[in-house]
Amino acid sequence: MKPYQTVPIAECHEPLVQIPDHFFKINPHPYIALGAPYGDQSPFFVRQGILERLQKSQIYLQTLHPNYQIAIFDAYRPIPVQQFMVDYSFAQLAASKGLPIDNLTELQKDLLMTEVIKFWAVPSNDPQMPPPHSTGAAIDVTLFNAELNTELLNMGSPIDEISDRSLPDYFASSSHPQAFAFHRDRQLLNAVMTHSGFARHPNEWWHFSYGDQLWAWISNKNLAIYGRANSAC
Ligand SMILES: C[C@@H](N)C(=O)N[C@H](C)C(=O)O
Ligand SMILES: [Zn+2]
Repeated sequence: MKPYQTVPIAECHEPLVQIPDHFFKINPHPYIALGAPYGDQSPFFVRQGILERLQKSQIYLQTLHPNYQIAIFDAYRPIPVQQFMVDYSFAQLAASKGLPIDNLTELQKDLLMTEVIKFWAVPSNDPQMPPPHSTGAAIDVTLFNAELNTELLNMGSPIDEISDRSLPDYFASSSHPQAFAFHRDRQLLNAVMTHSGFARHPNEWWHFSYGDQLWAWISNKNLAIYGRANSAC
């Protein structure tokens, strides 16, 4: 169990709403492309209050950089998708280390899973400890430069990479000009998201949330307001 999972939830019952098309949504959606089991649900839903905060962040970003947009990589994530992505990431990590997925020792499994859950939440079905994206209050985002049209900004590492490069301040102390730009753009993303109240995941430059257990824990609040979302979307 992670420390934030002990935060009590006072569910506020806001609906999940679709993220409108004027937002830049990364397509094809990466987990759908992998075959994740969404059924008739969509990743591009969030709670009503999260959409309002996203809009506020987008407006603020455009006062700083008129050509930039927040690019949405992922938002609502049903628990079967969380399970699928944890299993997928575990298999990918084993393969990247040359380990045979069907013939791992218990120790190897434990070590691999420890690395995976540094970045992925456990796909818990317990309503007291929902995975952050199952609440509709967490989003994975990056920056898009509309002037260059095809350009997602290079933030120094791809979203979901299981490595230290994903840590938000990984490039902070490098004097290399490209590393300086990576850190500057991660700081920009964090500034526009925290402007509307989101908090960033300690290990992931791209993951932000408001009102879920992780947000409450990071922000020293006693209560989360978003538990597992009612997935009738
Ligand atoms: C790994 C990333 N896509 C992510 O969303 N991580 C958080 C912690 C999660 O799984 O909820
Ligand atoms: Zn996330």
